[in-house]
Amino acid sequence: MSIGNHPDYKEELQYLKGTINYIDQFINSIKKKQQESKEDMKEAYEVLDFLDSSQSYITILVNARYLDKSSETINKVTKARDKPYFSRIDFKDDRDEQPTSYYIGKLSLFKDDNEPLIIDWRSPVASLYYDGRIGEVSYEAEEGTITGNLSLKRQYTIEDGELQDFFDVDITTNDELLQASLRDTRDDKLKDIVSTIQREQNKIIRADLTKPLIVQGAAGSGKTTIALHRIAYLIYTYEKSFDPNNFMIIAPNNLFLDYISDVLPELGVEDARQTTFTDFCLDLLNLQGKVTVTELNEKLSIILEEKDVGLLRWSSFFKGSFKFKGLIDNYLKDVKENMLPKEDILLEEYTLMSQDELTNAFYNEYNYLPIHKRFDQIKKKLSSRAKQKKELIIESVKEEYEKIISKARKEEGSEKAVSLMDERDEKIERIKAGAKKVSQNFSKNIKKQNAFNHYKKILKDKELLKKYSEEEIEDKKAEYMAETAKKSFKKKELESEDLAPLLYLKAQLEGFKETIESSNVIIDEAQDFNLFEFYVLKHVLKTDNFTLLGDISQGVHGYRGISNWEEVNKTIFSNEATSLTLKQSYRTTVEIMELSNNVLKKGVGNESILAEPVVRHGEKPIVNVVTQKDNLIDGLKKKILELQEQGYASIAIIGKTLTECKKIHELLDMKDITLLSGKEAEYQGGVVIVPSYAAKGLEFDAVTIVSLDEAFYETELDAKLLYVAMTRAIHNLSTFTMMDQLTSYFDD
Ligand SMILES: Nc1ncnc2c1ncn2[C@@H]1O[C@H](COP(=O)(O)OP(=O)(O)OP(=O)(O)O)[C@@H](O)[C@H]1O
Repeated sequence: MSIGNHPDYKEELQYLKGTINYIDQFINSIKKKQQESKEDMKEAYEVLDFLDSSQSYITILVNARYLDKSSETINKVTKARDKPYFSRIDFKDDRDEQPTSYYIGKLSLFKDDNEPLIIDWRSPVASLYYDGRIGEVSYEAEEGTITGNLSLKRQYTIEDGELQDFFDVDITTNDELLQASLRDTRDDKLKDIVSTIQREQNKIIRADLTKPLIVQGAAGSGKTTIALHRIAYLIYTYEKSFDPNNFMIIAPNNLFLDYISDVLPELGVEDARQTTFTDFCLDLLNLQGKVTVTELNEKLSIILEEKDVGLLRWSSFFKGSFKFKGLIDNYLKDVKENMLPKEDILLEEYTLMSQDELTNAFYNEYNYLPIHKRFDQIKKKLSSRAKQKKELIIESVKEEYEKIISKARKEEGSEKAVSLMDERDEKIERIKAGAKKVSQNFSKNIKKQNAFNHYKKILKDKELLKKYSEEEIEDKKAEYMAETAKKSFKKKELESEDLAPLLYLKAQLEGFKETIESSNVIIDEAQDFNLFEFYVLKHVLKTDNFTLLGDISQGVHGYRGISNWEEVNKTIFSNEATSLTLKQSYRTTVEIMELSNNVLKKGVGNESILAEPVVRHGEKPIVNVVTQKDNLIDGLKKKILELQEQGYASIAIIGKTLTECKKIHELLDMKDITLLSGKEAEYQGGVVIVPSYAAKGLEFDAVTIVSLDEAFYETELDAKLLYVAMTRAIHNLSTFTMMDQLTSYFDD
């Protein structure tokens, strides 16, 4: 049916026109006020005396602020003008007589009589659009649970302010907007999905802010997208209590940050902090630009390309484990013991602070502070104690001498008395001088070393590693760790796994200059983190409000990280985290998802966490097997051209490792193909060649997986890498394999 024949067509058309008219009027009225404001400012400037803080000064400030704010509003509303809303719900609150129609968009707009014209997708009642089925429903609002009847869920296609189509969603019909959005081709950046958020996703976006949340989400289930929408939702909902700067998203690398950079501004969020774990640590450690860090992908390529990597895998795992934290804790125990003075602090022979009191201050009173700061506090305490006690001590010295001087005067004559008087005066002078210096002397004797030096000391010495480890470390393992550390430190290199222990040491020893405020932390690709990293983030940021999103099936860095979420919940959050799963995959077609799931089942096992595709069919993936490299390259060239002709905006050639990708790049020798290593700061779409591990998190309209010299074997790691590579494809997947690299993954 053409929408023109729909009984509601006129009403809908009118609503849209009315909304756009209102928006235009709204913008015009702001512009008018801005003009008045500018004139007021101009007048105020004319009479402004720069030395006084007169009314004109205040007028300028107030107007400047208004101009800034109102320009922001104009920008936001102008953006919304062409597509003011995407859906409508008709809901009758049980307390009302009549249903109300709510039009849902990216921002709220109220008419002069306070009636909503558009409501924000994040407002409580909008939850019904994502969650509610037609019929009796409820939603959570500030005043409690609201119950009522949902009689209509309608979706709109509006472009350039024109109503193109609308359709009603009920139990029987498909989500047309979702299907249309999944059919689209993508360019270089992730998009917002406000109009098509699904029920299971909505639950994550709106999950309780005050509890940690762990999300296991299949490949393409929207984890990254949901993470960003959750930030937008939390900022909107807790606008009064949270500063947007308090939200931090931690993503795997800068390429990834660039890839997601459009979503938050599109959702009206400008200020949330976005960083990588490496940058976060280097900033706090004050090591930015002073060391280089071997990133996870670089280590993974060594693991894939070199043979003897058992010890490398072991040490990466060990450094990320709680056992290593235990080793550091044991070491710190000794550091504390050695730093703490073993005697009373004296002023002359008078005790200013006994050793017991010192120990008590250090281990109990100031226990909440980092070690070095505890000594600073004790120093302050000593200084004020010396000031206080100095006079008392001097008084008692005087009294003591009074007696002996008068006795000496009587028994030994005045010469002796004078010499005792001199002795007394010297002693008093020494006490005065000593009181001034006692705290400084105390500090001088405390040998403070920074965290980095301590870390180097432990890591470079295999005997120390063995001594402080809770469990026995074999000699060859300790030796391996120490020798590699020596080499790395010499070159000013750190492994990614060094960052958490270093930060932990710094937190325990020195603390940080500024208070680090982040009350809500969202970690994407969380399966690549290890327990020590989660722990240190929680410890340093002093919050439990984490949202972790990841996919164990894509855990290609599993050798250094985690293998299940239960372990994380138990160890890091004392089982207090809410665990949610996203099973449905929105990215790819049924055909691609089925083949990818088979890879996981073959290489990882039947217990693998598999993705369920939404029903969207596409071309069957094509497996090309060739015997000559030349043929492979020729075939690949043709494929790229064919895909470009088909109109795909983003195309990826994925090889197993960077070395393989470099070779493919060289042999292809085609213009406008970019080789990505994962270290780049920007991703610009088009045709790229990228190693499997660096493609993680990204997506492309078409993916071609190439095995030239390197096959994907039936091991857990290779299966996961192949799975990651395959699930990057949105519409089209093909493979090119040399006959001798062929493995059984694609056998029917
Ligand atoms: N509700 C939705 N409506 C429309 N598109 C969606 C929806 N959910 C996810 N998508 C799309 O699916 C694709 C995958 O999303 P995203 O990259 O966030 O998934 P992911 O779980 O992080 O994937 P992966 O773990 O494989 O990297 C994106 O193109 C996203 O726009």
